[in-house]
Amino acid sequence: MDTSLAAPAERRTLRLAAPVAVYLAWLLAYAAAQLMAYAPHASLWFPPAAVTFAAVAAFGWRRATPALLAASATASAVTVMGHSTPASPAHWVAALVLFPVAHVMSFGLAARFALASVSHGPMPSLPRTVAAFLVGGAVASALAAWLGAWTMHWAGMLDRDAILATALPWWIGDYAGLTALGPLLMLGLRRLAERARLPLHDALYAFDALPRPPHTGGRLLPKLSLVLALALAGLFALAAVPEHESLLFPVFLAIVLQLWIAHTQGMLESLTSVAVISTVLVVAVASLGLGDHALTLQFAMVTLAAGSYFGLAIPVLYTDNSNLRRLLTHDAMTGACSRAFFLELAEQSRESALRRGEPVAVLMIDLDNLKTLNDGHGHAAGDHALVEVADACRGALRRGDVFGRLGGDEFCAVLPGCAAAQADRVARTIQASLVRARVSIGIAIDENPDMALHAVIDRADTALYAAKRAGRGRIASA
Ligand SMILES: Nc1nc2c(ncn2[C@@H]2O[C@H](COP(=O)(O)OP(=O)(O)OP(=O)(O)O)[C@@H](O)[C@H]2O)c(=O)[nH]1
Repeated sequence: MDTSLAAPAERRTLRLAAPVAVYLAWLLAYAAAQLMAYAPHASLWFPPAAVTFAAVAAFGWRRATPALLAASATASAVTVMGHSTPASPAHWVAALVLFPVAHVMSFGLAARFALASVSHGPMPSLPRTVAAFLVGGAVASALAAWLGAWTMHWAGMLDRDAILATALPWWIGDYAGLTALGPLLMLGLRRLAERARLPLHDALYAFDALPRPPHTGGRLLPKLSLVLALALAGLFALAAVPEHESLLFPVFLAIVLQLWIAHTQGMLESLTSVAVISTVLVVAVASLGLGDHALTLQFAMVTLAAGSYFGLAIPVLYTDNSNLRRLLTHDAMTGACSRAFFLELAEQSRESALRRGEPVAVLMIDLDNLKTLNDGHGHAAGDHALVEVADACRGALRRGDVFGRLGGDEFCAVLPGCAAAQADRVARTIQASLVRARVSIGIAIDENPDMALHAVIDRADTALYAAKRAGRGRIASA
């Protein structure tokens, strides 16, 4: 539903629902992490990191923090109560204050860092934001894991010698969860914030207008199914013959194929496929008991996410490049070739026609009384007239003819293989198809390879001025 259509009562409900949604999403993500644990304090991934990142990015610190702290404190309290030994006051301080603060602060900072990266340069850059997300996320995960492990030690839950051994898998699991799900969750929570009309950070809109890849090669589902089938084939094969880790190769192949999705689908589809593949991977690893290969699979998941996010930038660059090239070679308003590009194309096309012994017609087309039109009806009316002339010319020309705007209200067309009678017909067609504008046209026929193109254009120009002097709206030949 469009945000503007959300009724005030619905918006109020959504505003109240937003923190509840964050709280529940965090706890759900925590439960998912517990299910995927392959060793004490080590999960294949830790999706709450992604929820915290996404909530702070979408709702801001003030709105997101209470729900996130509450969810994190709830989860830690349940864990503390589940311990066989009675919990000490230090346990409770760690569970209710230190763990939640360390977690929310770390991933909240990562979110703010990623958003700040968007407006850092002269214009938003997807690769820069992806790099900020990946680097900021790695630092945030390390901070969360290191502070978490020290908190456990301070509360008497962990020996000092075990801090590093606990913090390292903690770090990697947090990072895997963040990279796999963070960006997609951020889009989802942003949608909720929009519908509730919460004030949103401008950076959240920066990449909305990214062009979709021009040749979208089919639908997401068949591609995603193929990628998942490959990944699962690798995992099942390894479960059947655990001593051959090289059987994981199809999983890596699936990651390479995911780049195909990133290059041919839009951003939402790519983020979705990263999330789906990662989720299927962790569920399969947990159910097949492949925890011994956790590190390899976490590496695969992080590579999958990082490759896909950077991969998204490539179709955008292609499109930007072709837009830039078009701006350089074409007049933006009329779509005719720009002067330099026109002369280059016209020269090539004329040379090959003359080499074949064919004549080349050059038409100079000039809008009549544009100055009067501008002065009387404004520049926009003049612009419309110029566009009408360009459209009429294009409509009368064939494939292989070259058409450009030489400047102001002056257009030129070079028609290879076109003799005088046919050039005259083309000129009449142009004039006849104009409704509001009127043009004068000068024609020169070029059959002499020793003459330079600009000399032929000068002849057509002289004919054009003869047509103007004769009263405008006419056609004259050199
Ligand atoms: N609206 C508009 N006017 C333009 C554009 N480029 C040039 N002009 C105006 O076009 C006018 C051209 O003036 P002239 O060369 O005297 O031509 P004209 O008024 O069409 O008179 P004739 O060609 O003699 O019929 C100038 O006033 C320019 O300012 C443009 O892109 N848009």
